[in-house]
Parts: sequence; structure tokens; C-alpha cells
Amino acid sequence: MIRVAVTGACGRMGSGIIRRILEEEDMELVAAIEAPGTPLSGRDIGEFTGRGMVGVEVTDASDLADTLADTEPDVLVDFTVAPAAVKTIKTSAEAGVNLVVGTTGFSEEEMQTVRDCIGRSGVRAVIAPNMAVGVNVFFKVLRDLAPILSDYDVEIIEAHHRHKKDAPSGTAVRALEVISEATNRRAEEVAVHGRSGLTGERSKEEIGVHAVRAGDIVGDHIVLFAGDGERLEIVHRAHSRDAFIGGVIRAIRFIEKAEPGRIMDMGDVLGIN
Ligand SMILES: NC(=O)C1=CN([C@@H]2O[C@H](COP(=O)(O)OP(=O)(O)OC[C@H]3O[C@@H](n4cnc5c(N)ncnc54)[C@H](O)[C@@H]3O)[C@@H](O)[C@H]2O)C=CC1
Ligand SMILES: O=C(O)C1=N[C@H](C(=O)O)C[C@H](O)C1
Repeated sequence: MIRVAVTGACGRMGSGIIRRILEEEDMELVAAIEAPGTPLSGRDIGEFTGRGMVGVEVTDASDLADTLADTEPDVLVDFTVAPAAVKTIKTSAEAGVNLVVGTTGFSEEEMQTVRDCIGRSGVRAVIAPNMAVGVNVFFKVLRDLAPILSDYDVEIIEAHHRHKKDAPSGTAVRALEVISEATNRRAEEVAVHGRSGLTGERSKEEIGVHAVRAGDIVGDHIVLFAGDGERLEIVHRAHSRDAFIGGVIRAIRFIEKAEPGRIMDMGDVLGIN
């Protein structure tokens, strides 16, 4: 039985992940953690996941170290917000708890802190900006396609729901990195985040990145390769969060086989790297 703790437990992803864990015969939810100062402490998590009483109470993230000591999870799943996730990862790593992290919006400095925590502690970790199988195939297609179309103009467009707090999406950032690496460009040098004013003609090297926030869009990603007289569009559209949650479940089952002390991604989980 895999003992699972979830942080961000009452969020869009956390609550959906918990609903799914409760249906898996080889998994047991042992902790449901919410933001520091949450008014939900002590409430049964079942009240927020539509599954009736579960027997697991919401706990406060400020007590995370004690919660991990008391519940002894095999893995902690985090879908929160980057600054919080860094603290959660640090506390979990120090407690020897493996990690599946889907939170996005990490700065490079925050990501380095995360790498150091995981490297020092030797815990196993899967960290991915998008856990959907289709998106990780999308990344592989981009990696193979970009060198062939290296003289085409590349633009990345992502669209998400009005509640999303970070931009551009972690998926769009990863697509930018994949294309840059595959075409010997430095992402931080070629990325153009939106355009406004008299910008002049685009350079051949630049990669435009554009974020749409509207309605209840679950997550769309489009990469344009535009040439003379034609363009190729690689598109992924998530219809529901089930696409991401299915990947989370795969990652939870994978974690025991992950390399200690190294951040692995969904390509490793799916064996397509
Ligand atoms: N990797 C993937 O496949 C996916 C990643 N995401 C990412 O997951 C993150 C969360 O997305 P949503 O669930 O839509 O957001 P949300 O805002 O619905 O949920 C976040 C939850 O985390 C809680 N929280 C904040 N700080 C916390 C802390 N220190 N400890 C415990 N809980 C804390 C909030 O109270 C909230 O309930 C975002 O970064 C998003 O980009 C979202 C979907 C898929
Ligand atoms: O916030 C979301 O909803 C999503 N965020 C992730 C990202 O930032 O790429 C993954 C997915 O697109 C949904």
C-alpha cells in the first residue's frame, strides 16, 4: 500500500487527486495539508472532495514536519504555489519523504534550492509542469521537430482559466526550453514574452510566448512553426484535469523506482526520454 500525503488538498488539483487516490486499491491517503492558517483545519477532507467522510482531517502546513512524523507517508504530492512548494519540498526532503510535485512558477533560484534539497537528502522526486501523458508526447514531438524547422519562426501560445496565478504556464516555459535546447538557442536570450508598441520586425531567433487567461479553460498549448507560405501548429488541449491526475497516479506508482537524489520528470515516468 502506498501511503500518500497531499498538499494543496482543497485546491482544484489537490481535491481531484485526493478523489482519485481514494479510488486506487494500492494507495492510502494519510494526510491532507492546506495553507498556513487555513480555517479548514480539523475538517474531514471528504467534505471538500465530494466522497463523504474519509477519516483524514485537514492539517495546517505550518505543522507539516509533525504531520509527516505522525502519518509517515511514502510520498507527498504538492500542487500549490511555488514559494510554498519550496518550503514543503525542503521539509519533506528533510523528513525523508519522496515527492511528486506539479506546482509551476518556480524561479531559477527556487528551482536550484529544490535541486539542492533533493540532492542533499537523497529522496526520490518527480517534478513536472504538466503530468498529462499527451503533453509529454507533445514535448517529444517538439524536440524532434524543432531542428527540422530550425529556420521557421516559432511562437508559443497558452490559454488557461481566469484563476491561474502564474504566467506563462510551466508547460509553455518547458516547451520554450525544449525548442531552445533542440536548436542551440538560449531560452532566456530568445524568449519574447508578449509584444506591444513599435517592436520592429521579429528576429529569426526569437521565440514568442503568449498567455491567454479566460473563462474555465483547463489548459491549451499551441506551438506555431511559421515559414514562407505555410505554418505547422502542434496543439495540445486538456479537456479536464483528469488528464493531469492520471499522470500524477502514474508518478506515485513510479516514485519507488526513481533515482534517489535526482529530479526526474514525466518523460522518465513514461519511459519516453
Ligand atoms: N503539473 C501539472 O500537471 C499541473 C500543474 N498545475 C499547477 O498546480 C498548482 C496548483 O494549481 P491549482 O490546483 O489549480 O491551484 P489552486 O489555487 O486551486 O490550489 C492550490 C491550493 O494550495 C493551497 N496552498 C497554498 N499554500 C499552501 C501550503 N503552503 N501548503 C499547503 N497548501 C497550500 C491553497 O490554499 C489552494 O487550496 C499551480 O502551480 C498550477 O500551475 C495545475 C494543473 C496541472
Ligand atoms: O494552472 C493550471 O491549471 C495548469 N498549470 C500547469 C502549467 O502551468 O503548465 C499545467 C496545466 O496546463 C494546467
